[in-house]
Amino acid sequence: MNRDFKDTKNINRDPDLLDPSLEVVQLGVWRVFLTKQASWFKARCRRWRILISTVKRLTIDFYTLAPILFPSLCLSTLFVRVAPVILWHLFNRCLFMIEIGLTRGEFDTVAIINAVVARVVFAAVVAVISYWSRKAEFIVQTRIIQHFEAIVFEWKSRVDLSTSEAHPEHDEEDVIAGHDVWYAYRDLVVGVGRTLSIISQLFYVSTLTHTGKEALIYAILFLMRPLAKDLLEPSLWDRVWIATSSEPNFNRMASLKSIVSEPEYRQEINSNGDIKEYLCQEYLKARNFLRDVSASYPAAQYSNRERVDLAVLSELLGDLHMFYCFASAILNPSKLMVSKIAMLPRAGDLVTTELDALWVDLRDSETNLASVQRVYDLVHADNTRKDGKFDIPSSDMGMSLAMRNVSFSYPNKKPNEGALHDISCTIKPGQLVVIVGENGSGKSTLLKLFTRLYDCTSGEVSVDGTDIRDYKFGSLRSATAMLTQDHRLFPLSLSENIGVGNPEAASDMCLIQESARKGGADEFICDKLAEKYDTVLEPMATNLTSHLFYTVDDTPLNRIYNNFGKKTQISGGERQRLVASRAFMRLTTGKVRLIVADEPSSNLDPKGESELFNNLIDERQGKTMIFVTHRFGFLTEHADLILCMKKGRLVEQGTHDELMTMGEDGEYFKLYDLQARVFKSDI
Ligand SMILES: Nc1ncnc2c1ncn2[C@@H]1O[C@H](COP(=O)(O)OP(=O)(O)OP(=O)(O)O)[C@@H](O)[C@H]1O
Repeated sequence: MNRDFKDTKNINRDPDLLDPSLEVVQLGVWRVFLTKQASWFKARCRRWRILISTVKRLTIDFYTLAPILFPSLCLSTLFVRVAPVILWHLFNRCLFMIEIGLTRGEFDTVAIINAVVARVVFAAVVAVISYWSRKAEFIVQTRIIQHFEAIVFEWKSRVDLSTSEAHPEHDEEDVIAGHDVWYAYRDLVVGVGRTLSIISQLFYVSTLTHTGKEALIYAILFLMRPLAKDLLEPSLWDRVWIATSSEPNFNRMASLKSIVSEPEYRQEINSNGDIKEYLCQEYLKARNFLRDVSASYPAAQYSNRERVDLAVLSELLGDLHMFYCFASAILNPSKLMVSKIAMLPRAGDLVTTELDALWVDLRDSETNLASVQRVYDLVHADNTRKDGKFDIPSSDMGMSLAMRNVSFSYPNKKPNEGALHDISCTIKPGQLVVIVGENGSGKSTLLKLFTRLYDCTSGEVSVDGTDIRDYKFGSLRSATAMLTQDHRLFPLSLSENIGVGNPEAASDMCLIQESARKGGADEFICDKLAEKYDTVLEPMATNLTSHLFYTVDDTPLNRIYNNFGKKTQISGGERQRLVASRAFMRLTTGKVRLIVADEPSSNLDPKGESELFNNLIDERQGKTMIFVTHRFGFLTEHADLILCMKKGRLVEQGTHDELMTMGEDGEYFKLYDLQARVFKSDI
């Protein structure tokens, strides 16, 4: 197949996305969707009104964390910002005295020495306060970052599965980090410091001018360029937007890049002889079609759209104060003082530079504060599913479960793309239930509703005769043990990975080893792994950081690097045994009344599978068990109830013998018969 990705003209024509409330701009590969903004000024005021409450809240939090250090740090930061103007003023005082001395032919030596000493002493004070400020900043910064990281940690640990699927942005790695909170505040304090510095510069300018009116003219002229810059230059920085690339060549390049960059594809590339050449060719082909279409950050490309005449105008506005200064010197030569003529334009440059920087600070702190605001909103946000009020009744019998006319569609799908349709069934306490059906028929989804990982869209799921939504999540979780093929291992030691099944006994090695034996993991942990139960399979790479490390070969650094964060590879079946061990650990709580297992043996060898099932069946006393399986055999033949699913519907239910009597018309019969023909000896 020769599929070429042609040029970029006919892209981005999806009419669904063209809402009248949006402005759409194409910037290089990016199609940018902007919310329309009625007025720049109004929008900014509205945003700041909201952000002020965030600032208040942050101030209180920071003050609580460092009641003495934080206010002192704010004051010292402000002082350090204003200090250059005072230093400059003290320097200019010396300069004036020297100029006056030159004019009069006589120097006031004492006054000059006093002025020089004042400047030196003040410079020393500034240095000491800056030094202290830097030290204090580290302490305050560390406390703030740790505090907010803990808040975000707690919040992320609370987000449940259905909420995270309905709001995938919650799972973003960079939703907010403690650093953002710190930078939001630091930018703000620096912004206030800059404002004070500008005010003090303007005040100082007034001392260089002859009248208040003249000082005002200078102040206005100084402000011209920064204001013009913000109003005339196109900017995306203070707009709300998202950008997507539907540029096929750019997207293809990104996919190809990920194939060669990510370790998970490495084996595939290496084991397929000519794929490397194919990938390179395809990459070059896509790049040639893309030509000079830029992939730079949209906001940077947008600023590039500025008009040349406005750019020149904005630059010339910056020189207005200089022209005014020279003109007034020529018009009033009697008031001429060379040092003042030299200082006024310099003061103007300082003010405009500070104003430019202030604009950037404000914009940055607006963005950062908006993220902080989001954290404050999110940490108090409830999960999409409400918690119930009751505890699961403790009993020495398994749970009874029922579904009445249950339909369900996943939160990230449209309502008409339902995963389950009108399911009704009853499971009696202590029954062994097996769910069968072809891929995608809704078996796992059924388990997720029985364990309330999701709430049904309509109908009712009940546990022991009560609506499942009336029970507390904590109580429901304690009474359930879930075992699936895609359970993840945590980046913690193996003993902890098993121990978390029963958090109250997470360090009880006897229970952990016993559970590992039942799950079939003890043998390989003790025989194959050097650190046995202390092994961490995939230590977090973030605990290692380096600088310019790639520039050195074969040094002692390499040995440290290579020994750090080494992954321990184990097989898929061994992983499944660890997950099963965690489920057995869970059973040691004595509270479990329901075990659900979703293909827990898909990676196990026949011996491992039969041991796992036997050990689970041994635990059957006082528990209801529901298994999802594709393998017909021991489980289906001994099940009290088989639920047979097809395309999201429960098409048959009964025991193996009952369902087999339906003959060739029955769905269960067909599945059983097909497998019997493929694996004759297994069934
Ligand atoms: N998290 C999810 N978000 C959206 N749709 C999902 C999700 N999980 C499953 N589905 C969809 O719901 C339907 C039922 O999936 P389910 O996993 O329950 O099937 P299954 O019978 O367990 O399949 P298999 O035998 O392949 O494991 C499928 O169409 C699937 O694509």
